[in-house]
Amino acid sequence: MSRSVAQVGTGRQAKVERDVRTQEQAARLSQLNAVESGLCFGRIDFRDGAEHHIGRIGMREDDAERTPLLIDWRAPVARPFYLATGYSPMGLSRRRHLTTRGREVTDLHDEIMDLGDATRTGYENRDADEVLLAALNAARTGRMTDIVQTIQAEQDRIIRAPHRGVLVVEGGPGTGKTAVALHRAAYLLYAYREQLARRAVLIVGPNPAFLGYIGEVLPSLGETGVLLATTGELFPGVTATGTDTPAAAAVKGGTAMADVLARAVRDRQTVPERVTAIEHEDHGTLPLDRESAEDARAAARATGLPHNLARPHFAFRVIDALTAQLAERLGADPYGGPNLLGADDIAQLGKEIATSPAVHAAIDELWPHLTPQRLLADFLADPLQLPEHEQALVRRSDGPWTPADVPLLDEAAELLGEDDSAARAAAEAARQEQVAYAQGVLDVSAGSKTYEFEDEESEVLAAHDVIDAERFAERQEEADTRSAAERAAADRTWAFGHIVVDEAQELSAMAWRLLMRRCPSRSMTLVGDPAQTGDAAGCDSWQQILRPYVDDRWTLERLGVNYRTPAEIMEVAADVRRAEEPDFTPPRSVRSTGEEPVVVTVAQDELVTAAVELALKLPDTHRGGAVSPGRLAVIAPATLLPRLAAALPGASHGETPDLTRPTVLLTPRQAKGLEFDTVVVVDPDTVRTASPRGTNDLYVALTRPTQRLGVVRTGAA
Ligand SMILES: Nc1ncnc2c1ncn2[C@@H]1O[C@H](COP(=O)(O)OP(=O)(O)OP(=O)(O)O)[C@@H](O)[C@H]1O
Repeated sequence: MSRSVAQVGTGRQAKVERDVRTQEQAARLSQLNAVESGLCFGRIDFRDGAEHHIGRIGMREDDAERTPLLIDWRAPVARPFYLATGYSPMGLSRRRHLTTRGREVTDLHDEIMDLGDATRTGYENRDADEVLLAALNAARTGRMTDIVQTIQAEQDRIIRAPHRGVLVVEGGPGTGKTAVALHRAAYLLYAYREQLARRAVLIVGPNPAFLGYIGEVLPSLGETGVLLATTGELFPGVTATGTDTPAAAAVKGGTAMADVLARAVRDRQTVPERVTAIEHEDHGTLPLDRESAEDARAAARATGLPHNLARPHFAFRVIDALTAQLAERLGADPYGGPNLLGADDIAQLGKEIATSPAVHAAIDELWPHLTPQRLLADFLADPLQLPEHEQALVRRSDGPWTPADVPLLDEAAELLGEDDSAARAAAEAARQEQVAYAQGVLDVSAGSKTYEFEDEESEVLAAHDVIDAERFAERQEEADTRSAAERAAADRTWAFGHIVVDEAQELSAMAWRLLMRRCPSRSMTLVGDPAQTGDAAGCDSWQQILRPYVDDRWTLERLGVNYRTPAEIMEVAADVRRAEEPDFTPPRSVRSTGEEPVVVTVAQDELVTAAVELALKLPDTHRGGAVSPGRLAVIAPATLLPRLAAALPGASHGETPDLTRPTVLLTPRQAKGLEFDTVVVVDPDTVRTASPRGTNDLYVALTRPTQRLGVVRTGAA
């Protein structure tokens, strides 16, 4: 049956269909462009003769049977590509890794899985480890790449874990936590597309530079329905460009802030000391006494509504009290009889009070309408609700918002609530209009039935058979040109289908409250390493983070192999931790390069010169196997960065450094989550002693290289 509803559509209906089709095709085109590099990277041959090519996305032949051409790596049938071993071949006779450049195959690696199979291709006797090692040794580009060709079995299990509930992935530096988290997001979007495409997936990272670093992985896997953000970016309309001292951030991030802000809101619900005199435009002075105001406040609070939504309750009570009082005065019978005013007169008085600007001003004074920004700015200017020793740490009367303010704004928004009745009425009107339009489209579809589908036996279902106007309107809403991720970014109350948090150990208790609000389903993947916690407001244990939200209903998975840092470097890094924790065992490095880290000891005033010298020399030692020197990072305490920047003019540095440049200057905190072929760590002793979690910062800095490490330290003069 080649006829379709589209052929008889009206202009309007045809336009809807054309728009939808255009959008689908544009999305498909950009997906195809994004996955082109390394599109097909493997092949699995089964003993029964079946053969599948594995790729970044699934593709089918353009024939009548839609014969599969390329199997999506996430499909169940592709799993043996990642899990089969000689011991447990999962039905495979051969596994092939293909390496490509553009559209050209540049290398093949065949692994024989069935020793009884005598067929040979000439590409055997090499195994998957060789492909893995080539990937690990490749020069870095300043952008994370996907690992879809070489996902290891322990990683595969985590990537494909069911999407419900909270999954915590813990592992030392370089164990692939970020890589696994991103591939898991791609997997979930594939396996639960219906649920997740509508609700979008949120990926939270520690800073914008890190998000830039990981930003190309998901598109290269064909997935774009994802929002990448720091917690500082999750309050629409606010750009947090300020910075806090670590001590201020720790106060702002602490659990106690939820109560502190709740108290700050209550403190804005006031009553007059004794009595407040309202000068009514027509009726003279209306005294509002403390007791009436207290009654109104108690009634408004008893509603349990957020501040701004409870405000009308307060206002009505006050207006009632003033009306009763005025009626008493105006209608009093001079001879002591009952009040002379009738119900209509009293209603009229009530109206005059309710519309009086003076009354409104008085209500506003006692119970002001507040925005989150107003409340927080007022609180920070005079943080009376905090213990005295903390007040000075956070006090601020102007300046830009900081990332630590954002969870507080979110908390304030919850406490205040938004009187969005006008916005909701407008949205409902728009929805009704869409339903009416959708009904029109469906009527056309139904009308066409008489001559289109005269064959009563036809199994073709037209739109009107399967969908009603309400749902059709919803579909059209989905065809809103913005993606779910874009809509989510603009909506503070959006509930994401899944949230992935990278470097999860860094988030403060208040940031967790914000994230949990964005994920009522608690479908989350949290990855991190408490041994790398740098932020003073960061958490020490998963238990502590999660108990308030899911109690002990969460699953922990551990990754134990370090794919980034060679064994020689890991030993040096582990020693730093052992100074505090003698039993510390680092993750096992998957490779060693035979290259020991270079440690230079100089006098304090020679630190910069020695660091620059090492930075210029070290990348040229190529023994690690990288064909080009790749990327270099000089990681130093913030105080040394200006001098280092002056001595290394080509280096990128600052708030959001360009990681694709050959040389980058970073503080240890900025280096979190990143990696470079060569790293020079300057003045480790200062890094270690600069903050309470300085050892963690130094550990992070030392575990960033994929090939070479240099350390420039001060020695006794
Ligand atoms: N299966 C794999 N195949 C190829 N490369 C891998 C694999 N697993 C991890 N890697 C590489 O190892 C490096 C470290 O991975 P990743 O950054 O995800 O580790 P991490 O655990 O998040 O580290 P950290 O905690 O130090 O930030 C990356 O270059 C990543 O691509």
